[in-house]
Amino acid sequence: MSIETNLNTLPARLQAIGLCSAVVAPVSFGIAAGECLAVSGRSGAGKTRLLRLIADLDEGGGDVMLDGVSRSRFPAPAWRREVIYQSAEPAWWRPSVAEHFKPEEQERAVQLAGRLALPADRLSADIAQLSTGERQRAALVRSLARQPKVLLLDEPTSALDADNVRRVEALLQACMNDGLALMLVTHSQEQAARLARMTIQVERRR
Ligand SMILES: Nc1ncnc2c1ncn2[C@@H]1O[C@H](COP(=O)(O)OP(=O)(O)OP(=O)(O)O)[C@@H](O)[C@H]1O
Repeated sequence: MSIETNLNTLPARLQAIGLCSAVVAPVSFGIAAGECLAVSGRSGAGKTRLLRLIADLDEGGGDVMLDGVSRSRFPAPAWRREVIYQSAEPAWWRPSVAEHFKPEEQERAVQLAGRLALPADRLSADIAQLSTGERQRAALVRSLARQPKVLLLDEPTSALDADNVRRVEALLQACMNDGLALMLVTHSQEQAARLARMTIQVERRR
């Protein structure tokens, strides 16, 4: 994995310093509020493992900080509330999408769904009855409804047609304009160029 640092003058919302694991070679970078860092690399290189490491879902070394505060100073649930990881194949643990929202998230979720052309009835339908692309958009609604400071997205548009890719990218850009820091694993160089100012190239640890 190449090591890159953010040359911006903006303070980093998310900062990784020598973050590493058995699979992920040491990496350092910073992402400011409102910025997107794209993550590219071959299949199996360790992109998902890097996001999981940041989200505190895998064990490793080094440090990662949110607004200058080390992750070690956060209780794990507090860190995962601010730094949300969305898997390429998101898990669901209740029958419908709507049941995953807290009462205070419901209204925002319906608004977010509308921006992704996901009708309200899709949110209350049985998840097994949603298409793969509907589930993928619903997962993004679930992540954004929680209003994280940092969103770690693993191939969020892999199942979407061009119109829905455009909707997702427009929504992510709007959230970044509101201060979201985004880390985006994508195999699409075009998507990386549209959303991100920086890219890190992940290579498998030897
Ligand atoms: N739980 C695990 N423990 C140890 N190694 C794992 C684990 N899960 C995956 N790996 C290995 O770590 C390497 C990196 O996997 P990872 O899923 O991060 O790749 P990736 O870059 O996201 O690939 P893709 O683009 O195919 O999704 C792979 O060789 C994989 O087999």
